[in-house]
Amino acid sequence: MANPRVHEIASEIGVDSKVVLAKLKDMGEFVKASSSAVAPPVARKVKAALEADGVTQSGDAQSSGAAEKKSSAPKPGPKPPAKSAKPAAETGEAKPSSPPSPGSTAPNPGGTPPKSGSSAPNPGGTAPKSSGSAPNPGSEAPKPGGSAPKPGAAKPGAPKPSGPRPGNNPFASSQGMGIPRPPKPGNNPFSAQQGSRSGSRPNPGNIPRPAPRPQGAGAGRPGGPGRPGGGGRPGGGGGARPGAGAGAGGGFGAPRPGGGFAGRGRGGRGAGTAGAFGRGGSKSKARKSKRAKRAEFEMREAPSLGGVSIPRGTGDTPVRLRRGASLADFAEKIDTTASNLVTVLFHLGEMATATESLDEGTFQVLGEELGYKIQIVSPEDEDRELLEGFDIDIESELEEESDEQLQQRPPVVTVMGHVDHGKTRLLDAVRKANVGGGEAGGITQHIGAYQVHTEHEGKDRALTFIDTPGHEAFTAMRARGAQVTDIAILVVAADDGIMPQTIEALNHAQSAGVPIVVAVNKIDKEGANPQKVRQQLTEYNLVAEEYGGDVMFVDVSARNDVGITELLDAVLLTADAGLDLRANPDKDARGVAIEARLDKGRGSVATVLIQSGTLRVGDAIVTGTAYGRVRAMIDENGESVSEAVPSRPVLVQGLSSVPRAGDNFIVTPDDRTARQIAEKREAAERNAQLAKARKRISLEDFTKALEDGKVESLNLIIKGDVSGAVEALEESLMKIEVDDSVQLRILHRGVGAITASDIDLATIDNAIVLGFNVRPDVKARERAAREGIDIRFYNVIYNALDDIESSLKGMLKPEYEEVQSGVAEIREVFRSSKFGNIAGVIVRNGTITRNAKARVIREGVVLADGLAIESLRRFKDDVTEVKTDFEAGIGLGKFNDIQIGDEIETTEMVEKPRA
Ligand SMILES: Nc1nc2c(ncn2[C@@H]2O[C@H](COP(=O)(O)OP(=O)(O)OP(=O)(O)O)[C@@H](O)[C@H]2O)c(=O)[nH]1
Repeated sequence: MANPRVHEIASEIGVDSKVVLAKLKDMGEFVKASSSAVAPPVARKVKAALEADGVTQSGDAQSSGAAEKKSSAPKPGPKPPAKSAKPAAETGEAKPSSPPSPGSTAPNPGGTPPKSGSSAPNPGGTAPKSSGSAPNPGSEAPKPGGSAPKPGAAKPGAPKPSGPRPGNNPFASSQGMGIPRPPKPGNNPFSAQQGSRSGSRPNPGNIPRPAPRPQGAGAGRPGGPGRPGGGGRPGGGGGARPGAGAGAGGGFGAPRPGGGFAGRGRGGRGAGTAGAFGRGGSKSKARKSKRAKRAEFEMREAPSLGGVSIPRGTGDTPVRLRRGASLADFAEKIDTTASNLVTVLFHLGEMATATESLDEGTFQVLGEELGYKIQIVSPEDEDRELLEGFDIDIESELEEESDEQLQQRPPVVTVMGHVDHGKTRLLDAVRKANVGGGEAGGITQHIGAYQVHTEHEGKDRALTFIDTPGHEAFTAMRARGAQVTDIAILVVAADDGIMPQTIEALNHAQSAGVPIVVAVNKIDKEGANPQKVRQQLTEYNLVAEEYGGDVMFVDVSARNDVGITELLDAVLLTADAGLDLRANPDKDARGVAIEARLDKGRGSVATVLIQSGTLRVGDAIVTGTAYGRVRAMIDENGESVSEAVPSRPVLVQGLSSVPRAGDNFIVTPDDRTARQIAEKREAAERNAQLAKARKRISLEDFTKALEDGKVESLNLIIKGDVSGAVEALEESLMKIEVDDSVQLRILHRGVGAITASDIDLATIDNAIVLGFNVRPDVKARERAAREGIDIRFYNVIYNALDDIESSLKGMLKPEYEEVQSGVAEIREVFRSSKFGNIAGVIVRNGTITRNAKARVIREGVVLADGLAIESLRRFKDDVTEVKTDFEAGIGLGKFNDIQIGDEIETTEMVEKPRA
């Protein structure tokens, strides 16, 4: 099923989209808009939740939704709502040369942002001051709650705004970065609504619009210079002001539809006025306006950080992100833009692009700053959710199975124990003891697991043995979320007793909650002391039955096939006593891949262990990121089988690639689903890897890691082909002269290929691996790629020294010099009482970077130095840099003495290369 959209869900259950959106938000699922799609499980959840809430076709929801909608559509004719009875505030921006028809008002498709009170007067808008070159400039100040509006000079007698004015905010992302041209309404450098080509701008004063109730001075000044200022801008979040509207041809902004008024006084809406700094194009206006309104609403809601405003959480507002998510993903959940988050993160000292995968730590920092509790979805949950997206919910499937559906299945057994205690030999002995199997040739194929039969208490019983002995395989599978083992046989050689890996194995089994049967092996050997083994193991909570415990110990000789049947009996007794080994065979198969390889003739072959359901030839399956159709199945006897029931291991042919041991496998309704699941998993894995890879350290970024305090020393692991080379390299490395602030640590050195355990060590200790004439083995290479470990290969010692030395030198306190990074010419000055003057510039040279140090130069003389670029915007967006020939708006903080023609030069401190 395709992902349903919010509005589809809404109409399905007969409520307004907003209700669904709000519920989703409550559930921690931040969905942007009613057109956003949500995953089917989320859709189900929200439907269920709403139904549980008893929300049905609620009049409230409906009507408010309708109102919302209406407000976003252009309305004909003035129709001031109740609120409009408020005292006249400011005049709106009037757009000239528009026909006096109400219909000409720019529609305000964005509608009023929720909560903001559509008819609220322009918050905080400062009335524009006319600048010399801009006789009719718009007001600049922008933010709600900003400074009190001042009546514009061009509007004598206009009533003081009774409240803040919407829009007109140089910083509001709702507003395009535009350099206003002189006689222009809404002189807002950042207004998206304003084109900068003044020539084509309509004269605000000319806009005749129907004012619903022209009251207040200045209203109805036909042909007058209309109030500059963004009062009437669509981006303004509802600037309809009663009384502000001009009478016929009034120069004041008429109420705008979006502002809660029906009248649309806004005439020429700047069609074709898309200017260098503004976006006046008519076509996209509707959309822009909507976005603008939303952004402005957010702005009111949220304090600004780094010049951008982002909806804040309460501190524990949950946001669930998958591993390897990007800022864009986060932004979507909290209803902001990725570029805003990029800016905030930048202010927190981290650089990242919108789509780059970030690690959990980075999200935690960002989340904390913004008041969100970031929950990174675990791989298991992620996969569960992924499958739920395809209507596959293994857990509830299992829960719903009734006793009648469940049938007994054989226990799955893993053999563990210390090296050389006889695990392999014991598995062979069990295979040979397969008396009940009845197959002619007996077990002939190694497929990773096999099933044997034995007579137990007069009945033929089967047992499945995993043919890869040892707890490592067991744990590796567990690490992948697969628990296949029901019972562990702990092999202890009677002549050797408890050894380190015996303890390890029993710990692993116990931590997985798997019952243990102890096989005391090699009892045929001289010096064998089975009782001692029993005694020793009591210390590890494995108390033999004869000692009053509940663990079965069986003395065996794998070599002489002694005690094997007894061992199988003990396993079955233990299983029957404590485990409910039942499964439903009558459904699509679910299981785990326990071994897989690429076979020259047969392609990918994987042994899967069926855990429930029945697998049949022809089934569409997916296991991990491999998918396909079961072309053929072979059992451990080399026989073709057409179906496999629970606890049955079979070798499956037909997968697209080789899965990993421990990957879950499922039968899907069709091939397409299998492929889609595999592809989604692959993408999820890639993301997770990217996130990890970013975390690790490389020689290049070592300096930064050190500065950030992420590492304190350069940790190295050296592997070489001969011990002489390794020693020589280590010695020379230790001789590199570095100052006290930097440490070089050789964590490990050795001869031979770079192994997976070298990579593990590097992973744990953030080390870099140096290979001198050696390469990593396949496993190590794979792991290094996965963990993002930097491996360097050398065949000349000098080169290795050189690299390390340069990296270490980077760690030494760098020397900096000042270089000019960009020059911009001021083409306009926009005044804002709240933010000071904003320079509308064109970058003439280099790049202007946010946070760079700046100086202002007038006629070749440095007027001020050491200023900070406190805001840098292009159109409505905050940006981190603006390149040559692009226009931008620059805020220099408190420094306001700027004029047209001045230059802003930025400088950067650049590290001087060491001699
Ligand atoms: N005398 C005697 N020797 C045995 C017995 N079981 C295993 N051995 C021998 O012990 C040695 C190790 O046996 P394996 O089965 O390879 O032991 P393992 O635990 O699988 O060893 P690794 O695979 O290295 O962990 C072999 O030489 C076996 O022949 C037994 O019951 N009696």
